[in-house]
Amino acid sequence: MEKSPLPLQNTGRTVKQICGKEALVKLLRWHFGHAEFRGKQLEAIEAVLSGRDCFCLMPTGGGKSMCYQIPALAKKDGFVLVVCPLIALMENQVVALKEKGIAAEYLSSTQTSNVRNKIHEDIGSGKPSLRLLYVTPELIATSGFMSKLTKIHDRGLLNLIAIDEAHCISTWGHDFRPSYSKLSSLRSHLPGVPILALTATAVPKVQKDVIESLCLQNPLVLKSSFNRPNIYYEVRYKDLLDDVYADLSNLLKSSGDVCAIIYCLERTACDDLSAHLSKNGISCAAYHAGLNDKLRSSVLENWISSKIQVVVATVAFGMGIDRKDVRIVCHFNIPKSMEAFYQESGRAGRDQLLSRSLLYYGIDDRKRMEFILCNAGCKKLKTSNLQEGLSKKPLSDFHQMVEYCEGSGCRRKKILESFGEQVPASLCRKSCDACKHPNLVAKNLGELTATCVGRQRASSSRIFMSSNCDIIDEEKSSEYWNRDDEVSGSEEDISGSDDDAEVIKSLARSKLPAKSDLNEKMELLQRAEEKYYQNKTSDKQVSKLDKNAISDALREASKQRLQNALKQAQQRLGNTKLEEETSATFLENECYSKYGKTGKSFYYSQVASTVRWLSTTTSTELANRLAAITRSSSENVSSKAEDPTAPLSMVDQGPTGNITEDVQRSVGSETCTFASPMEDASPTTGLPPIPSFSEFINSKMLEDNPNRVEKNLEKRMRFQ
Ligand SMILES: Nc1ncnc2c1ncn2[C@@H]1O[C@H](COP(=O)(O)OP(=O)(O)OP(=O)(O)O)[C@@H](O)[C@H]1O
Ligand SMILES: [Mg+2]
Repeated sequence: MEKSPLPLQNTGRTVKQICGKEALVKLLRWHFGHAEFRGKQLEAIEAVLSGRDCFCLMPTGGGKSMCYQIPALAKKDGFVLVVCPLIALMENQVVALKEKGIAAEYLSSTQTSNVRNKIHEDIGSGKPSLRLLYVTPELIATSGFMSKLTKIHDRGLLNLIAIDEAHCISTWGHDFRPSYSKLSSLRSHLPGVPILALTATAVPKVQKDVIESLCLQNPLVLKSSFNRPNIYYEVRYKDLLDDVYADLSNLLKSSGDVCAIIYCLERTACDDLSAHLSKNGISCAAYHAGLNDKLRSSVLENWISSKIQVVVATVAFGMGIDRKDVRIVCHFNIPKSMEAFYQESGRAGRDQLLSRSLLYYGIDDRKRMEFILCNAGCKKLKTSNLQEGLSKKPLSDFHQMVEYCEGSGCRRKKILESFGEQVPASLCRKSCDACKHPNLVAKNLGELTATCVGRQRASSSRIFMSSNCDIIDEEKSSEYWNRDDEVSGSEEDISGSDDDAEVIKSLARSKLPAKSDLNEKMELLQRAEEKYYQNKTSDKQVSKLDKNAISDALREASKQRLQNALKQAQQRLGNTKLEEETSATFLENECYSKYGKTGKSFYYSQVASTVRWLSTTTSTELANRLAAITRSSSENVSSKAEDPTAPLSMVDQGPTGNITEDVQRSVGSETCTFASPMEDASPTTGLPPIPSFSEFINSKMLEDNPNRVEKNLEKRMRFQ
């Protein structure tokens, strides 16, 4: 519904009159229903309306959008261009503005060409009706769009360029997006148009980077305090809790049916935790990049409309999500930096009401994150000519986060100091655990140190903060091991972006007919696979295979993981009594005998799936599955339970529904008559071997085209 324009937009007014405080407040009340401007909003608005560049640093939920939305309404002709990193973010804002009767649109590849053409027509018309146009940084980089903008600018119709989430332009920021670096050309192409850079997370280095990269001229720099007085900060120590899942369940239950976001590092952890919480009667769902688009949208919709209250998500969830009544943001794993933590925890209490940030800190989590960041840093250093300082930055940023957890001082003060704000401890007013319960926090930290020292002695691995990649022992330090796919999975989640989605969607829309596209991809994969076999005997390949081998330490860690899961299952089920260690050994043997020879990835996946199954299984299912222990010990007195390659046929495998089983189902159901590369590696396993990609494709095509399959087989024979 189009709202009638305010009388102040009549022609003949001077810029001064339009910028007057009274008139701007009127706009705020008329269009948005807010009584007054908040913080530095008015200063930012007045600056850009007078034609000055502005760098605006405001906390999450501080109301940055208003700083460009009001100027868009204050000028009679022309529009404001807003650059946004995420399509979802643009969509949300445009929908909200349209609901208020404000003419706003966004341009993205997700729209139909019809819609896009209409927008292009409007902005090229000489008298655009649009007030705000949201675009992606990728679109700005295209010469076609830039020349269109130049024409609009020549007619004096481009009033302001707003760069939202401007920290994405800086490689020093926690959320660097390469596409943002293309925005540097805006100033030279569109001289004289004021630029407004907005961010919630800018450490001084990032701020300097943003100002320089965008070529801001004598900008008005506005900084609001990062303090979020309505958020209570707390850290709980996983290593001191009997059951972290139960602790979180109890907290959610005792808080009532409140809206919450729980962040986990990995997708499997989201699934596990969500299943567990659901079982405990908590209305929740998992959200991560591993779910299909449809499922993700429905989780998001259900959460926004309060059909579900708790989302268990990777960091892919959040930017631009404007649910104001989030009462709890919980980090189930330590985040990668204070900036990330601040932004994620800042999603609580956007309505300014009392809310809570809770972080579960665990020593294993810390080591895992150190490993990920270290690995990513080393990889970047190898593959690019990045300065060494920059490659180590993620690790030093992370250690600020460790200090937040391992220190006994005021949490709020630590957050603010990390952004360069010096504040007295009294500012907190007992709204963090360290200020409210100093003795308890000190006691917990003492116990944590003692636990760590004990574990250090036991494993003779280093426990406390480290800044050196070399000390992270991939396999001994935690259950996180060097799986390339897992590392990259985590990284992807850490910087989840719609940039990738854009590329994928444009690929999907490519003119190539679907079928020939698929054939082409299959050919490509087959060629890649053939190359793999060609190189199979080279030293490089051998060492790669070694790297994929499953060590004793890894198996031990898996057993431990299963034992913990069994312990939790026992607690959950109450009446079930089982011998945890024997059962864990049995379940681990099961995973190993099934996938031990095929490498870490499959093995790990099987362990993870068993853990997931344990978190939801019933007493009867558990008893049935473990009954095989008794069977196997009576059938095969001593050797088989110890034998990692023992056939699986004796075990009831129970429901798993994991990736490996999906692969097994899709490929293993075919009658495999080819010589599998796995076959010779696992002669004693009773399972059908997992065929290679080519084998699978060829078996699928066997009926259609037997000649082609023979040809492929011939090729394969040449390489073996
Ligand atoms: N002057 C105001 N008075 C009251 N509420 C306001 C005011 N300005 C903005 N808000 C409200 O504050 C909420 C947060 O605003 P906005 O989304 O612009 O914040 P943000 O600073 O962009 O946050 P983020 O960093 O999370 O993107 C919105 O619901 C908005 O309507
Ligand atoms: Mg915003």
